[in-house]
Amino acid sequence: MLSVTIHEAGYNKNNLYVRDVQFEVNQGEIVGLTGSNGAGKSTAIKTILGVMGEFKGEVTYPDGYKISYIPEEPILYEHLTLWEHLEFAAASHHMPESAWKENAYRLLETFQLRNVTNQLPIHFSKGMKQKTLIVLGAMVKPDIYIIDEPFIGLDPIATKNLISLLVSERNDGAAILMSTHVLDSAEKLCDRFILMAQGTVITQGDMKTITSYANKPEGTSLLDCFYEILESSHD
Ligand SMILES: Nc1ncnc2c1ncn2[C@@H]1O[C@H](COP(=O)(O)OP(=O)(O)OP(=O)(O)O)[C@@H](O)[C@H]1O
Repeated sequence: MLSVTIHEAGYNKNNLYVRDVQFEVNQGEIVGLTGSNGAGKSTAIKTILGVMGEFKGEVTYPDGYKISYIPEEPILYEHLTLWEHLEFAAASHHMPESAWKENAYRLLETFQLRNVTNQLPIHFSKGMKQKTLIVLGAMVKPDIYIIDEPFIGLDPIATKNLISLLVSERNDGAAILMSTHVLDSAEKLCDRFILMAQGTVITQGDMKTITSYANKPEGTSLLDCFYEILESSHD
């Protein structure tokens, strides 16, 4: 469904940091993009979104598919209320109110934002802003989710609700690519993992593949596997 080939990409010609990245995210699948600070995850995500200055490669997905991007740093309009943000997101996907309103109400309820729809999200707390972005992304029922660090700033209840939302969206057939450092949540949630370091993919696959790549016994946590892989890649 989403097919990504990055031969090279970066912020400018002199810093083509991300290279030789190839992966797919299929329908009904959650793929976790992981790696240390500066590994190139956000650069890879921005490349997929088509906003990187320099890019050689190919990103494809079926025509007409809806994509939602949920960024790490909430991007919100200063003068729009929460409800106006929802209307704007729907309008940008040419969706009539009947196609999104019910879903939006359900999401606002889940993420405890129902009582603040007339307020300006720019003045919300960090977590409330993050939840606003999640509601905006999910209300249009996208075919593909691209999510950068969704768990940072969320309280435990919101984290649990986000996990349930993503599982339900996956079960409904969405393809979900999610970058995260929160490996315990990633391990529970993701069907496959892509481990990046220094701008490229070190290994990718399901838990079994990652465990065997790390030379660890079955049942080893994702964190311990990645620690082992990254440590030995320095040798
Ligand atoms: N706005 C920018 N302009 C120029 N270079 C950047 C910019 N943002 C990141 N970089 C560089 O791109 C490289 C990869 O960074 P990137 O943000 O993709 O890593 P990341 O894996 O998302 O890290 P983190 O986990 O810390 O968010 C780093 O060397 C970084 O210095």
